[in-house]
Amino acid sequence: MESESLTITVLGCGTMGVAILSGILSSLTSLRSASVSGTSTPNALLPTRFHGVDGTPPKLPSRFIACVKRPESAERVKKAFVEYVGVVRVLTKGNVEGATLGDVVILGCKPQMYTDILGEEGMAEALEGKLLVSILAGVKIVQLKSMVPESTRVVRAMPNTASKIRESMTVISTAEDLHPSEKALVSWIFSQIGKSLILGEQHMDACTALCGSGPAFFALIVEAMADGGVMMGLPRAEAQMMAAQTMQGTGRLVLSGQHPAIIREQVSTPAGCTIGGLLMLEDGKVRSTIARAIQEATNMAAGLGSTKK
Ligand SMILES: NC(=O)C1=CN([C@@H]2O[C@H](COP(=O)(O)OP(=O)(O)OC[C@H]3O[C@@H](n4cnc5c(N)ncnc54)[C@H](OP(=O)(O)O)[C@@H]3O)[C@@H](O)[C@H]2O)C=CC1
Ligand SMILES: O=C(O)[C@@H]1CCC=N1
Repeated sequence: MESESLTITVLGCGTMGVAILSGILSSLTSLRSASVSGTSTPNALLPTRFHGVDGTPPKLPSRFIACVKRPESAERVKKAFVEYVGVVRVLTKGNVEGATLGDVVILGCKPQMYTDILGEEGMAEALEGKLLVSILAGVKIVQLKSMVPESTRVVRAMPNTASKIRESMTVISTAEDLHPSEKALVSWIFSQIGKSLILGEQHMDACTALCGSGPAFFALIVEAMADGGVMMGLPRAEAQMMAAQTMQGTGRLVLSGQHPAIIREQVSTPAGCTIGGLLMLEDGKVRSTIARAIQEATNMAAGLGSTKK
């Protein structure tokens, strides 16, 4: 009998795999809480009534398999999902078993490892007819397709570490027409862990720099702003919170439709302090430095698909 729910397997469940699964599990827990009065039950994650309306896939995931290479990593992953015993299974050196049991397989290893994993004996059979979602930087759909059976549909996605708190920005790219239910499923997965949009694969390296690497760049800016506050006598923890919350607020203003240039002008009172700070940033070429960082990261992302280790 066909199963009522889906299994998601992550081949290479490290930082990103854990972040993505954590986000999905927390979303399912909220869905479940919303559909059942009373408290949520993590071991029975699916909402009690789920009809697959409004573009939502008819089947949701309720079982997860995390595959890693080393036993110490398996312990780390088990610890991360200690609340979800019976829902998340962790396999060490069990990629083929994981792929066999999964309906959707997320490839989450380092870009340099994908040929080893997809080339494992039995992997092609395990992936027959399945949906493979790669989050690998720089590895093109055509490279992945050359290693899997024709019946495997391949999608690329570029999320970021904020998946863990369901605040990722994910760009999805697919080279072929997926079945509408698979499209809905891929969109559902990434919209549970933040915002998502679909773009052509030619943009994926730039999206890797902006979305994938983005948290590292913004973290550096938060640190620098906090350092400035500390330099002027603020306590470190408070300075960091002020920088992070101000960054979040500004991001939300932009997402609500305000143009960044308008935000900048509204804050800059004539002869005030903001214009003084802005001119220092422009003198330091911060704008072009940041834009060039995206250019550099994009170019480096493009080279990550080479299988040289
Ligand atoms: N980090 C980020 O912010 C982002 C990363 N990405 C992409 O996501 C991918 C993963 O990155 P990240 O999570 O940081 O990397 P990690 O190194 O944290 O995770 C990689 C995982 O792959 C596992 N692995 C390695 N070899 C095998 C194998 N033969 N079989 C099964 N598992 C294996 C590792 O297990 P073990 O520890 O046991 O070796 C580890 O758990 C990369 O391709 C990267 O380009 C995309 C967006 C953002
Ligand atoms: O730095 C990297 O290569 C990966 C891809 C995007 C974020 N981290």
